Amino acid sequence: MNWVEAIGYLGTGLTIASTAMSTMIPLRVVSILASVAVMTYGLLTGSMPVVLTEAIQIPFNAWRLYQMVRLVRDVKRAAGGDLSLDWLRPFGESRRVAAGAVLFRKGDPAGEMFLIESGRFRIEELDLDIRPGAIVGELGMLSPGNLRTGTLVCTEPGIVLGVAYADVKQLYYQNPEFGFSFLKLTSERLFQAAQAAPARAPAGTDVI
Ligand SMILES: Nc1ncnc2c1ncn2[C@@H]1O[C@@H]2COP(=O)(O)O[C@H]2[C@H]1O
Repeated sequence: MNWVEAIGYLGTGLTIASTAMSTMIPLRVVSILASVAVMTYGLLTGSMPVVLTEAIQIPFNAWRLYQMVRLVRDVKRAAGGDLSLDWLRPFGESRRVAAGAVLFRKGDPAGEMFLIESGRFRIEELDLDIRPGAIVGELGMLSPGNLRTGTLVCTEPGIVLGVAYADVKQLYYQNPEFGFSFLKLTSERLFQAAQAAPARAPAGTDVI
């Protein structure tokens, strides 16, 4: 095997490796390296279709890589190193809400969660006040059929930041800090709901 073929095989190996990867940033980096190797091979062997294919792919992969790195950087910067959910801010859309407005009702299809920026809100079924800084509407992403588990009403006018579940999922998959915070928040609320639910066995009944 001469060195030109070696470059070609390197390109083949990197292309296969990138196809097998599931994490976006390493996948894009390896794809770009694969394209460079295959393109070099194409140039050295005079195969213009190969060169052209790879030359088109490199900018696409580079752009996606840039977007992903920027997303992770923004999240990290906003996170400031703690597990606060404030770092959702760069990904949301602010909305003004009037007192008495219902953001969603129990059973509605859910597509976004909210960071409460200001004002006061209430989850009717739980008789629970929601204050600025709180995250609400995240359980709809996990509930069967993506349905709301409660009704959110505005009790004092304020501003909410809506973050689409598609963005929440991207952040979840790409950023372990976010993923862990999200898991913690949702499990805490589910534990609370389980504790608040009436026990199935009547008092005094032995549970085997
Ligand atoms: N114990 C809790 N504390 C605060 N918020 C809660 C609690 N339980 C449920 N919620 C919120 O109520 C919301 C109702 O809509 P979701 O099911 O989308 O998401 C739910 C949670 O965000």
